[in-house]
Amino acid sequence: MDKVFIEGLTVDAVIGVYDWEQQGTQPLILDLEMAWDNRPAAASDQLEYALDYDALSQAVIALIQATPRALIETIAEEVAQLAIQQFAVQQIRVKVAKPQAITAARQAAVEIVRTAV
Ligand SMILES: Nc1nc2c(c(=O)[nH]1)N=C([C@H](O)[C@@H](O)CO)CN2
Repeated sequence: MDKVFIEGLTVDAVIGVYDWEQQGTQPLILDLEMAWDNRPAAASDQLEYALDYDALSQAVIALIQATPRALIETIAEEVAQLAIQQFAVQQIRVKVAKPQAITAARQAAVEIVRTAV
């Protein structure tokens, strides 16, 4: 299957399990890898047959910024379900990285893979 990627999508979010984390925003960095048949879009040169990565990115940003959350796992799951339910993605790999999570590490991250049922 073909793929569509969104890499390094940086979103300022209220995220974290500690009280101080709920007082402000910090960046999350998302990498999305989505199964999509790119042949209809290529054959027609029409956006309507493509997985619109711009529209999907805007929807992901709006979703993340809509409400505070504790865990980056929650973000990953909700982003996967958004792509499947609102953009008809059949399979998605979502990685959510939190660069400010661990002082001594470049970042902490989770990754999930979800398939439409
Ligand atoms: N698996 C996870 N572990 C932790 C998370 C998380 O979202 N998933 N979050 C935290 C804290 O919010 C941390 O990032 C603060 O530095 C701890 N562990």
